Amino acid sequence: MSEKPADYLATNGFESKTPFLIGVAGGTASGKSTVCQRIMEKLGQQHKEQTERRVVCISQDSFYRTLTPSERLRAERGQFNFDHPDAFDDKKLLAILKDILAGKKVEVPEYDYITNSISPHRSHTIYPADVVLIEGILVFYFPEVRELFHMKLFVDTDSDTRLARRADVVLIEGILVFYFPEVRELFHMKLFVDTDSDTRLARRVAIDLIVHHIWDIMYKKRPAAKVANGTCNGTHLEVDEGNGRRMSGMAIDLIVQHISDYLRRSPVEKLPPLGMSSSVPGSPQRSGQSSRPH
Ligand SMILES: Nc1ncnc2c1ncn2[C@@H]1O[C@H](COP(=O)(O)OP(=O)(O)O)[C@@H](O)[C@H]1O
Ligand SMILES: Nc1ccn([C@@H]2O[C@H](COP(=O)(O)O)[C@@H](O)[C@H]2O)c(=O)n1
Repeated sequence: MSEKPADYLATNGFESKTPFLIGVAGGTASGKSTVCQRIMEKLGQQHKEQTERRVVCISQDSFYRTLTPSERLRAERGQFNFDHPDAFDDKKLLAILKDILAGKKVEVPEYDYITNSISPHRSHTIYPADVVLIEGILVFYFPEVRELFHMKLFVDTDSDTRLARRADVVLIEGILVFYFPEVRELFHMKLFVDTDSDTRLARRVAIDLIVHHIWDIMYKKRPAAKVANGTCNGTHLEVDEGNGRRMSGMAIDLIVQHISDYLRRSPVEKLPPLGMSSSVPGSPQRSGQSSRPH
């Protein structure tokens, strides 16, 4: 991890590389950013300087669009739907992802949740990296964006758990007004992301790996590997991180292993489909090709 490949240095670290793009979707408060954070930590990237990072993470929240004055008024009354694709600037997201894939340094907008607008003066610089994680509730909704991902992950957490998590951080009155009619209804109607029927979702957008809330993982074209005692193939799946936080350790480890394999290889060499990595003990094999058509 600490040594950069020779061709990385030969190209001054950045130009002419195509980073490996990983999408991480899931409902609000499903644990997307936590999963990404854990991946970054396990790869030793968290405390590196921005310019030194080989793995970076971007949130789709940065691509909410600035509301019009009338939309802003509706938002203030809790009547604007931030869980609808129209709430996002998908063109901007697509353009930035294409620039990232072209190996360019990009400026990711800074979104202000108070004014519901993109800050005109502030942005985050994302330097070219080998692996880029993009997490958000609708990262797989827009077809042109979806097609760009080399790997698609879905963090699956039931809506009641997610509601409880959001209730922790948002005013209870606000969340009842806001969450129930919009977020919960949309999830239950299975319009955009489908947490209650992950098999169908996996088939529809070709998800590579579903990180289940607590113990199990599921592969595309493979039934959920539910295990009553939290173990599977001798590998401990469940990680209790304290404060009642538990997540699928094996799923995270599998992703981390896959990324590590990628970082060790030449940037031009293609990865095998997720789950085919030789160094993960007991990792289930997946039939079919990688979801990306190349
Ligand atoms: N596996 C977990 N178990 C318990 N709490 C969790 C877990 N994953 C995330 N959380 C908590 O849930 C809240 C939402 O998590 P977060 O990662 O921000 O979700 P998202 O990015 O999907 O909105 C946070 O307070 C986080 O600490
Ligand atoms: N101004 C806004 C914009 C978005 N939201 C909510 O944030 C959720 C998405 O963020 P996650 O970190 O949970 O993925 C989404 O469900 C929106 O409802 C908001 O409250 N205000």
